[in-house]
Amino acid sequence: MATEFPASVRNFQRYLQIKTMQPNPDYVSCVEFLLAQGDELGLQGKVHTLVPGKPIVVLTWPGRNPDLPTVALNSHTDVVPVYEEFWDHDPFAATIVPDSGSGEHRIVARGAQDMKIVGMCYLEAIRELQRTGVTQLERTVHLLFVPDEETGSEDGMKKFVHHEAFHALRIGVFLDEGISNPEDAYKVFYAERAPWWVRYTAHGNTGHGSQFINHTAIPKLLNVVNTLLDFRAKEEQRLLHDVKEDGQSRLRLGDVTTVNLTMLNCGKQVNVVPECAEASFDIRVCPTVDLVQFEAWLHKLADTNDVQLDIIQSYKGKNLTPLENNPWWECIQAASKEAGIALDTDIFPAATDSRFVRPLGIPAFGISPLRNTPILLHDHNEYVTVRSYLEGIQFYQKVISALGSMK
Ligand SMILES: CSCC[C@H](NC=O)C(=O)O
Ligand SMILES: [Zn+2]
Ligand SMILES: [Zn+2]
Repeated sequence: MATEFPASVRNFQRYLQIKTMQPNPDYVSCVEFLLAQGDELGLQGKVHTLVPGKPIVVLTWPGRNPDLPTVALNSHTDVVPVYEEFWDHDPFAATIVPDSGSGEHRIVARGAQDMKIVGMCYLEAIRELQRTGVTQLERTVHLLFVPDEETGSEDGMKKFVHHEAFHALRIGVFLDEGISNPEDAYKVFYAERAPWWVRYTAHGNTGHGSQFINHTAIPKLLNVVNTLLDFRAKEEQRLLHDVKEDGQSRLRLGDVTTVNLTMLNCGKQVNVVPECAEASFDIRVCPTVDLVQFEAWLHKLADTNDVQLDIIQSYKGKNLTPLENNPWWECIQAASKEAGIALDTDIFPAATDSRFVRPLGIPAFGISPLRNTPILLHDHNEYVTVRSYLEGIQFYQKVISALGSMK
């Protein structure tokens, strides 16, 4: 007999089936779906089109006391591309399959973890609160559904935070995505590493591949590459062997800087010495690093090796929400305790939209309601279990109601 799932699961499947895949996300169907969800819940729906084709949807649940700073529940609507041939199921069918051995079921889809589960849990938590008689909270709650996070948020949150409509939301606390945790706790991210994407370009003499030609592009570039890869190796060793200031806890990914050589370009033909060579790096800088000094080091590397540096993207803001004496954080902790879910605080290894919000002085917490779950964001066969989705709805019921009730 086929297993019956609650209506909230069907709703999640519908959201996952909307193909909001980069680089051509179907935002039209997505907006239509979200506004209909808002209507069902009696939320006020607004679409802000700062850039044509890049809609920002805000669904608002007005609070009893409109003067209080509000609770913002953020999620991005886009998902990353797939290598469809490596998937066991259509990534946009949201197929439900048995989870081997556990008696659970998996919902398989691109975006299941990153991060449609989060947006959907917000909506279903509000539905559940209303069903149990909570018609209004003290504080206004805004659900933000934003585009283009996966490509750097240029036409999404990065612009929205400078827009009048964002300031009009008067946000007191901001919840955003985290990452699933293979262990038995929800990860809570209070800070993030800074994404620095850089490209080094070397030029040099060219000529026949049979000669000893000096001052060519590739050796210059290799000096830079080797220096950055040495730095990478040292950081990796620190991660593997060092401990935190307390002398005990192991370092985690967020505590070190990672460097990945992600693109190499050069050469036209095997017997022609190339005039130009390029190497691009994805660097994620630990929040305790002095970014002014770090940038100076990147430039020095270019100058001493006679190569050019292009900073494709850099981040210099203060991307950290202090947890000490933070009433929002205390409230989240109390609500999680009530839900029976342990929290594990950490520094986010990649980047989320919170990096545009924290520098404005708004406390932001990155949480995905996924524990005992492998990390499959951006991977093949991304899935969440039905059980974690339903647990997430319960978790957000507690958290939304607690944050929304703070006096
Ligand atoms: C730094 S802009 C790109 C943002 C992207 N976010 C999720 O994967 C990331 O690579 O971290
Ligand atoms: Zn994401
Ligand atoms: Zn992502």
